[in-house]
Amino acid sequence: MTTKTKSDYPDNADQSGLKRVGDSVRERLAANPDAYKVPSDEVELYAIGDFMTAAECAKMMELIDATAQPSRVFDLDYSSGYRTSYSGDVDPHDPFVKKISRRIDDLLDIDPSFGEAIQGQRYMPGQEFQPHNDWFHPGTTYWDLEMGAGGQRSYTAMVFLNEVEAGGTTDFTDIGLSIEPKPGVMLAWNNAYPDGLCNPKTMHAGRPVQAGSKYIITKWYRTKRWG
Ligand SMILES: O=C(O)CCC(=O)C(=O)O
Ligand SMILES: [Fe+2]
Repeated sequence: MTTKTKSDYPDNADQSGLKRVGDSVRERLAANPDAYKVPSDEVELYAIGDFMTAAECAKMMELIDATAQPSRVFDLDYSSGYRTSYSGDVDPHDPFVKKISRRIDDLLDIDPSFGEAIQGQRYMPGQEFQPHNDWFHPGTTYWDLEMGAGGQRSYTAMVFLNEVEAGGTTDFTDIGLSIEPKPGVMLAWNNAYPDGLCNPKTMHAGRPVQAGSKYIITKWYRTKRWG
């Protein structure tokens, strides 16, 4: 795979919106002593410990289990082996889900309307999410649709809900960073460079779970009102 350079991403990738969100989150997290900036010159990535309590993690895992449907095996992502975890939206109207969702909005201080619905994911042994970028790629079939429905993905917030017996790390494959799941820990990263161009170095993967299971929630933010 060839690494794209900044010039491959013109302003139609939502540069000004991405810069705006990136600037504001940077300022917000710099003022938060609980936000640890993971050292990297390439990716703006933060870890926030104790973002959810053990009880909240347990409750969220129950909700993820409750939405898991075996029919997911027919998903395109699943059958291609690219993303073999179960994934699905937890009920956005559930008061508990709303509470967690607002807590993420508040921590990052991104306009709540920019946030997509929280997604739950569950990986069983052998399941993984292969290396990808969270942003939408220009030239794809979904590009026009997504650009008209909230714009590019700016920030990703992801929370580990449990301890994984073996495997299941989140690896930033281009910058050689491997993060072990720790319950209640949130990772948040800017999918763009500070200047607002999509950042290919944010390439990441959910590595195969080898033993036990792995539960996470993910919330992606756009550059304007989502939906
Ligand atoms: O499971 C992981 O560690 C990565 C998940 C992920 O990349 C995503 O939800 O976008
Ligand atoms: Fe991702």
